[in-house]
Parts: sequence; C-alpha cells; structure tokens
Amino acid sequence: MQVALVGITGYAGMVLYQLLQKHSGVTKIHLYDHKLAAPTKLSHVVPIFSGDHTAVFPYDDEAIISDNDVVFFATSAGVTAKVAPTYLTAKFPVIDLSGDMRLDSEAQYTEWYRKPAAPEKFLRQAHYGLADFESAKGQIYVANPGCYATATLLGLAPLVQNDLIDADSIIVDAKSGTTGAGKTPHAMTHFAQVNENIQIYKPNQHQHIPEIMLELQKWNQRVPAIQFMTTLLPINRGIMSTIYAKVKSGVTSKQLMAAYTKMYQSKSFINYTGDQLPAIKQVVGTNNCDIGMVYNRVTNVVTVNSVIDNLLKGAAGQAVQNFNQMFGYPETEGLKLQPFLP
Ligand SMILES: NC(=O)C1=CN([C@@H]2O[C@H](COP(=O)(O)OP(=O)(O)OC[C@H]3O[C@@H](n4cnc5c(N)ncnc54)[C@H](OP(=O)(O)O)[C@@H]3O)[C@@H](O)[C@H]2O)C=CC1
Ligand SMILES: CC(=O)N[C@@H](CCC(=O)OP(=O)(O)O)C(=O)O
Repeated sequence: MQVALVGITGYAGMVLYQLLQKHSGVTKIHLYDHKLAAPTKLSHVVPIFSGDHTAVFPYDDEAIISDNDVVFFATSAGVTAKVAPTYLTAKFPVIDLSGDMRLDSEAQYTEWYRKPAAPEKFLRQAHYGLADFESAKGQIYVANPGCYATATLLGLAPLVQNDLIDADSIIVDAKSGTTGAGKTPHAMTHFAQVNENIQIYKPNQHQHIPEIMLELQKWNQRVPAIQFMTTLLPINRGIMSTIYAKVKSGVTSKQLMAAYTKMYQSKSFINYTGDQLPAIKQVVGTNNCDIGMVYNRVTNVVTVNSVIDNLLKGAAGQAVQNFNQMFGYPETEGLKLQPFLP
C-alpha cells in the first residue's frame, strides 16, 4: 500500500515513519509538510534522519488523494478540523493522531481545545479508534485516541464494563513524560523546569476528559464524571495512569482479578500484571499497555496502574494497530517491538 504521512517533523510523526518503514504491507511512504514550497530531502527537513534522502513534499490534499491509499495525520490540534471534510467527502481513508475528530460535538471541541471545530456532521462520521475495544475495520476516518485517554480507558475498562465500582468514585492521577507535549519547547517543558521537578498542569481542564467520558458512558451509562489530574514527569517517554475507585458493595477481590484476567487474556498488546504494579520502563519502546491492580480491604479502594509509551501505544503504535484493522493486516504487523533496555 502507498501511505501518506503529514507531520514528519513532529515527535509522533517521526516514530510513525519508523514503524511504517518496517510494515510488510507498506510499499511506499509519501511524506508531506505544510511549511515547504518545493520537495526537499528528509535529511534536510529533519536532521535526525541524516542518512534518509526521501523527498518531503509540500502539503497538497489533491496529491495525497491521488497518489496514496491512506493518509496519517500526525499534526497539531486545529489542522485536521479544517481538512477532514475534504477527505470524508472524498471517502479517502484517514488515520488522525490529533484530537480534532475525537469528540462528536463542535461546542465541546471548542470548549476543551479552544479552537474552531470541524462541522458536526463530519465530527459524527469519525470513528474513535481505541483499537483494543473498537475495530476500525470498514471505517473511513479514524480518530486515534489521546495518550492519557488510552492508558486511562484501558485501565478502567474491566471495572466499568463489569459494573464493579461505585460509578461516581473514579479518581485518575495521570503522569506523562515530556515528549507528550510535542517538539516545541515552552516554559513548562524547558529542561531547567522539567529536570529534577514534578509539576501538575491543566488541573481539571485536560482536553482528554471529554473523550474519556464519551467512551466510559458508552460502556456504562451510570458513570457521571471522573476526577482527572495530569502531571509532567522529568522523563522523555511514558505515561502512568494511576486510577482509584471505591469497589461496589459485595464485590470481592477475586471478582476484580477475574475481570482483568478475562478481559485481557486474549489481547495481544495488553498485559495484566496482577498485583505487580507496572513501571513505565517496561513498556517504553513497545505498543503494550501493562496494567496492575491492588485492592485495599481497609478502605475498600481498588488501585489500578496502567502504563504505556505515549508515542507508541499513545500515538503512532495505536495508529498502526488501527491501520492493520482498517486494511485487514494481522494485528501485530509492524508492532512486534521490545522495550528499550536497560
Ligand atoms: N506526543 C504525544 O505523545 C502524542 C501526541 N498526540 C497528538 O498527535 C499530534 C502530533 O503530536 P506531536 O508529534 O507530539 O506534535 P509536534 O508538535 O511534535 O508536531 C506537530 C506536527 O504538526 C505539524 N503541523 C503544525 N501545524 C501544521 C499545519 N497547519 N499543517 C500541517 N502540519 C502542521 C508540524 O509541522 P512543522 O514542524 O513543519 O510546523 C509537526 O510536524 C498532535 O495533535 C498531538 O496532540 C497524540 C497522542 C500522543
Ligand atoms: C505532557 C503533555 O503536555 N502532554 C499533552 C498530551 C498531548 C495529547 O495527546 O494531546 P491531544 O489530545 O491533542 O492529542 C497534554 O497534556 O496536552
């Protein structure tokens, strides 16, 4: 297949390019960038790819549609809100790593992203691609989930889908490495501010809250809201979402464990680690989500710890999982990855 990639200069786009180069179904990758006026060598556009002289083309949606079978957008918020209607109208397959098409209401997108939204009729045509639960087979436009949303939803699914917790008691303490913020540095992500520091940001205002709520309420209408906090860690890659909830009266720890084992035993990228709460390092470099769970009999609180690599399972890896589902490739094609060691 011939694939287009927009956003090669960004962190998620770079990682996606590396994955697509090793995918057996991808015969050609066409790269596009919005700042170029003429085709330019990748080694000039992104010096980290110093030996790669592949051409990067100026962004052009007509060329993308005529020369490719699918396009990946690894672009900043606000980009696909403008161009998604073109691709949806042409029924041209898109996998969108940004948050622009994840929500289904214009007002909600504008409220949380503070940018103009795509028209609602197009928002409603996009598929929310939480790949371990919602197959992208037959979809035209896949909105790849947010990184925090992925770790949090995968951690909560067994509890919420099986109605094992008090629906109004969910508290999420989520932490991310700095690559989650993209390549453009700002005051909060400056080395001197991040190094040897831990900072809470966007308290109660994180843009992933509404997409998490949409999915949770699809699974269990009783969930009214979640308490969701985000913290920046002094590491490059990785997300840890630590989730607390009150266990429903009568539910035993055996039932909690059984729910995780049953839901995740057949999922290639999710490892339930029991009461061994996972560390970020065991998933960085992979498309895996490792999830551990402990129950406190004294407080009646279940604690779930869910870890992913934000650039893989939280972005490029899940995008390839969606690509595999859309086009009928084996689930793990292009994604047999090992954690970075040591
Ligand atoms: N980083 C992460 O862990 C995750 C990121 N995401 C989402 O994926 C997307 C990419 O993230 P990330 O790689 O971190 O972001 P970066 O900021 O690192 O890269 C953004 C990319 O978008 C391109 N871009 C910016 N404006 C435009 C435009 N008007 N038209 C076309 N391209 C444009 C940039 O090109 P240029 O450099 O030429 O301006 C760059 O290639 C974002 O929407 C992000 O929210 C989702 C999950 C996780
Ligand atoms: C560390 C850090 O800043 N992370 C980003 C996550 C980016 C992301 O996934 O945002 P989208 O919803 O636009 O895809 C943040 O918290 O905003």
